[in-house]
Amino acid sequence: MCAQPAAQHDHEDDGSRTVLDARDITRALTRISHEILERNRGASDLVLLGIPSRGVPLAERIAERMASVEGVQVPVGSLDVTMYRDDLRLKPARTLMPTEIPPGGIDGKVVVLVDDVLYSGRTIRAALDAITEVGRPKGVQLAVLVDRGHRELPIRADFVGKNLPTSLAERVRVSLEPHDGVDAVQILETTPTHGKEAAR
Ligand SMILES: O=P(O)(O)OC[C@H]1O[C@H](OP(=O)(O)OP(=O)(O)O)[C@H](O)[C@@H]1O
Ligand SMILES: O=c1cc[nH]c(=O)[nH]1
Repeated sequence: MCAQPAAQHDHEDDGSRTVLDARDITRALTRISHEILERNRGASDLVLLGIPSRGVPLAERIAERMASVEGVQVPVGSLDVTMYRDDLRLKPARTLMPTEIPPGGIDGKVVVLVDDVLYSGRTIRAALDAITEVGRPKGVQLAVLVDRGHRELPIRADFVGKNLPTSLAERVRVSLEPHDGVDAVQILETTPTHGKEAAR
């Protein structure tokens, strides 16, 4: 059998650097799925809530892998955090995205929040507020594809696809099928002089 070629971590025309390709992402999601099942001793009581936009397809992919491992369909929903953000007045208006809670709700369940990138932690802080409007889970855990560091709040992920040390002058771009036509995680340089807020 031929060895698979290693992921190409090339510089693209737009100056971005690919750090995870489609196979890397698949492997990371498979590992995260196993870790969630192991931590929770199976899939009962679990609800996956993806944070739009790219957290939702990631949650769906994790649920697909759990179904193939455990033979159980873990409920998947989406949680829009827009109205709970602490920077609503500081940034351009954001489009509201759907919040769709699975029919069984989240009361007494373990909610696993799923997002693509963990950075300052402010999105997840907002998500914890948004959850309180929906129900009272017995626990909340966090799965992210990429943790790029630079936390501003005491928030950490329970399940991480890839820890990616970055500078404040960089931006992590996650592309996912079918949203973006490709699966990739890339690092882009932004203007260093504009600091953290401009890099987001
Ligand atoms: O930890 P934080 O500093 O909050 O950053 C992480 C968030 O930033 C991105 O969302 P973004 O607001 O760029 O919108 P998007 O989901 O449309 O990409 C990303 O999808 C995370 O949700
Ligand atoms: O680099 C970053 C920071 C926040 N959100 C992203 O999607 N990328």
